[in-house]
Amino acid sequence: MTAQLNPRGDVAVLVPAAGAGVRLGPGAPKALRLLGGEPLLVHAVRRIAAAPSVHTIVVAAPVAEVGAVRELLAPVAPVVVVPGGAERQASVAAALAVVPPGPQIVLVHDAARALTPPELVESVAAAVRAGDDAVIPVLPVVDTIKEVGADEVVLGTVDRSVLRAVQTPQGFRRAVLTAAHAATGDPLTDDAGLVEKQGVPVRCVPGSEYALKVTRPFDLALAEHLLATGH
Ligand SMILES: Nc1ccn([C@@H]2O[C@H](COP(=O)(O)OP(=O)(O)OP(=O)(O)O)[C@@H](O)[C@H]2O)c(=O)n1
Ligand SMILES: C[C@](O)(CO)[C@H](O)COP(=O)(O)O
Repeated sequence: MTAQLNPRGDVAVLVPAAGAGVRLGPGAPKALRLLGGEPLLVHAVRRIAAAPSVHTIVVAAPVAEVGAVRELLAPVAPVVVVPGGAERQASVAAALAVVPPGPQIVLVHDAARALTPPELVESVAAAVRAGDDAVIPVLPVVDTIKEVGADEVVLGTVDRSVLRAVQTPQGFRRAVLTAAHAATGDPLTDDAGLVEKQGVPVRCVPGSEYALKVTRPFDLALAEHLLATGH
């Protein structure tokens, strides 16, 4: 299948895919591990490319796999592939650096969230288009959360009503994300964190259970089930 991206679209999607997948266990870099016989990255890019607003996709691949990832994705969608970095933040920065002129909305989306529906890509982009500088999809926290000391003794129970589990795609006005990545500081685990440090408000929108991040073996088993049942 060749997905033709929309030349009139206003959204560039950066796909950090250069992680090792240490928590998944020994094997290929995580984005290249198989889910239903295809790499996680293929599933992720196929769903991004199905979102009508998407103009450009840039993938940050493991350094040793850049050529292989280009070949892998050529039949899936037109993508730009760059070498990733040692940290997720560096991979995102490398992808952001090659976004062509045009799209003024930039989404950052983990390859590891392989089954994310195109509708979530569109809803995050729509929230940025409607006026928010930074938008993140979130889910409520469903477990009781404890703060625990170094000795594994509970220090207290956290008020979960003010907590949210954060997903991707995270969406930004392009200039806001560019400025946040240009600022120096320790690497953070998500791009909204960088934007928060700039004092920019970050809006939460509803996430999706299907945007789960494949992190541990159980997540991969769950994703296999979801894929087999039509997601
Ligand atoms: N240096 C890195 C590290 C992570 N990522 C990407 O960032 C996303 C979220 O990271 P995570 O799911 O935590 O992946 P890993 O870093 O590979 O996981 P682990 O910590 O278990 O190694 C993934 O799509 C991953 O490929 C990346 O592009 N470059
Ligand atoms: C960006 C992210 O997916 C939001 O939940 C997450 O922080 C990335 O995970 P990592 O393990 O920190 O790379």
